[in-house]
Amino acid sequence: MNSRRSWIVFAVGVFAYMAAVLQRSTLGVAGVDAAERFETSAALLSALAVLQLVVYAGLQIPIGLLIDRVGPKLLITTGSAIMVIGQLVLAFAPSIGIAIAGRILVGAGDAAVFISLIRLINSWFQGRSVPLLSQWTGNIGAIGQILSALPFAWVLHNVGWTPAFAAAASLSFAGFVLGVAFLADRPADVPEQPRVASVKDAVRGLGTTLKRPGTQLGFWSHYVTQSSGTAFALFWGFPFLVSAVGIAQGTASVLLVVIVLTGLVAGPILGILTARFPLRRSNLVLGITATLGLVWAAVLLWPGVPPFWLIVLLVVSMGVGGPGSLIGFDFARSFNPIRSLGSANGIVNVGGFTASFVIMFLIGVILDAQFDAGWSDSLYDLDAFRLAFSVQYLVIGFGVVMLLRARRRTRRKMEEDEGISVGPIWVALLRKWKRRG
Ligand SMILES: N[C@@H](Cc1c[nH]cn1)C(=O)NCC(=O)O
Repeated sequence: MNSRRSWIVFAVGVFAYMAAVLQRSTLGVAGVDAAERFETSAALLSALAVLQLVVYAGLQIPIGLLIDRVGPKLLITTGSAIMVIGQLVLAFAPSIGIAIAGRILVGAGDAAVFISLIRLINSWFQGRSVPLLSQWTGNIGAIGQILSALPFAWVLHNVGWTPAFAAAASLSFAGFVLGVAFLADRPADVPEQPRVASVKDAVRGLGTTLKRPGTQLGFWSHYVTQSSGTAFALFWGFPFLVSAVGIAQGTASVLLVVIVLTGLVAGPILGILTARFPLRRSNLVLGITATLGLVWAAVLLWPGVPPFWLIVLLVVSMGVGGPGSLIGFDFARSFNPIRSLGSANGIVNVGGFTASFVIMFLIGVILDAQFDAGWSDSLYDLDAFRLAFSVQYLVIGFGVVMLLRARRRTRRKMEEDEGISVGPIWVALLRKWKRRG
């Protein structure tokens, strides 16, 4: 563990994940071209993006179960291969029907990569390096989004649709080949952990994993932190920035890149804080969510067009949300045995993506409804976006309530099982301050 071989496994896994994020985010960049190529409406395209996320989220639990049964290597390589096929289908699709089939394959393959990699890290590394490396994984992988926003977009607009999607697919093909050659489920000198005997057994164990308050805490942590940034980066950010706020297309692309770059800075800091203060992880999650809520409120309530500095603040806060969501996997790790960690991670990962596609879909519905009712002059009007983006308060607010309930039950269980009592953070801070004084 923590050997040279571990780092090779880590590097190959992160590469495969980065390629997966590239495939995932290509359609957002190619939205306008797709609308022209397949002669479809914005609503159908947003439904297509949502469908891909639904497939991704819907497969998280089955894939989590499979990880516990067959190990993560097989899933990372198979997932990469399926994404290659999906992107090639899209590259040559003659009609929207075939394009949809391609995107379903991309969503399905993508679903297998991240949680398998998190599981792999838990086998190849130990101790405090696990939350840190999980952060590096999420944030280096997110560079895939930059690859789609810059080189992919360049090839798309200068060379064409088919070469752009085929070139993107070639990266996942490289991930597949490297994965077959270099990945292994665990170090050779570590005995195999007892695996569930069959998929049936794994399904039976799923109920227990789901019922654990710690798993639920992970789910809601992921749900509240990552959804805003995902809905923005994958779909609504670009039309909002360009059509509603009036920012130039090039600058808007840079702002979407800022979300990823912020994650690269915030991720390691959150990784250190998570490892250093394991009993305060939920406070980190709540702090990130509250900040997001405040910054969104300022943007949505700003009289007139929000100033550029506020938009920068918004993308930076969303950039912290992505790594914040990885704290959810740390809860899964702390409160589940290693043999069911794959399914626990799958459950956690459903959280953020469910909230993301609900938000993405509702934003589209609210924009359409306002336009159809004649309330907005154009589909992407600033005032129309104000109402549409407000839906996040309902979706994420619900998640915060559920998170607080899961946290209460997790703390009660910790007290019963381990005698560890965790009080409110302000009490702990006050006590510390008094001790100093
Ligand atoms: N929230 C992401 C990870 C992340 C880190 N920085 C930005 N995003 C997540 O949970 N991803 C899962 C996946 O499959 O990508």
